[in-house]
Amino acid sequence: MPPQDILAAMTAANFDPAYAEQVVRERFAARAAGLPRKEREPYRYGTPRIRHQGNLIRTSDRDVRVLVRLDQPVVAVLDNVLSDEECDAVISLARDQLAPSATLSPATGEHQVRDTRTSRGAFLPEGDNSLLRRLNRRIAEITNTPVTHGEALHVLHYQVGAEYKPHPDYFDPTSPGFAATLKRGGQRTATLIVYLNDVEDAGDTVFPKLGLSVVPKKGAAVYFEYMNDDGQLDEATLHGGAPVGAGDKWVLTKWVRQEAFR
Ligand SMILES: O=C(O)CCC(=O)C(=O)O
Ligand SMILES: [Fe+2]
Repeated sequence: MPPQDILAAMTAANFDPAYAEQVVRERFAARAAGLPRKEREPYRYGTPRIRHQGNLIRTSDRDVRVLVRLDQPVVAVLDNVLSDEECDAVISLARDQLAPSATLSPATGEHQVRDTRTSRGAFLPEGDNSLLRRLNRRIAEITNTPVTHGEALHVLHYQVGAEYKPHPDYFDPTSPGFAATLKRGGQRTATLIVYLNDVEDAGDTVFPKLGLSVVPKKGAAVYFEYMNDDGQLDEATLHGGAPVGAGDKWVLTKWVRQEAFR
């Protein structure tokens, strides 16, 4: 039975559409096996790309502090990434532009609003905004990647109860729906999530395969990388934004691509 028919049958049988899609994707990803062998082997960890000297990452305009380092998978918790004023300014820039967050359908590539992601969000193209230009440069220096490889900064706002269920940030190369975005600069290789406010309760960034939970702190960030030089993708970086318990949560995300993002 082709994937589309299975999906339709499951949806007709009242399965949650996101769940149905996930099952079908996993089932067919295994069979697709169009991937070169080395990409199917266990992930090989090299030297983390993130650039630090001792406990600091020195960027051209700010010293960022490394609080936590994990090597396998590569995860780092950083502090002092943005100043309080910069956090507030980014929130003001995004506040009027927020729209319900969408995810890309792995089957069709369409944008879908689903209960797996209940935040509101906005991309912030740099244009001639000097704050965004400064932040893009700083983040490129932290992630040790060319500034052109970064997607536009993305702000997310979660109200009480809102969440982003665990997901990888890379695009499964065997899913037909991701082919178009993969043409725009190749695969995603790393993510930096900056917390723009202190959350009153919960709203952690969770890594279910690691039992790791990063508590939001204004100006701090979590970095993780999931593609190596062989093009392997690290499933251990599965992560999500846990439901906010009280207050609200603002984050600024930078997704870094393999090549220049267009
Ligand atoms: O809100 C969070 O803690 C996670 C956000 C996230 O996973 C993303 O922006 O890709
Ligand atoms: Fe994510």
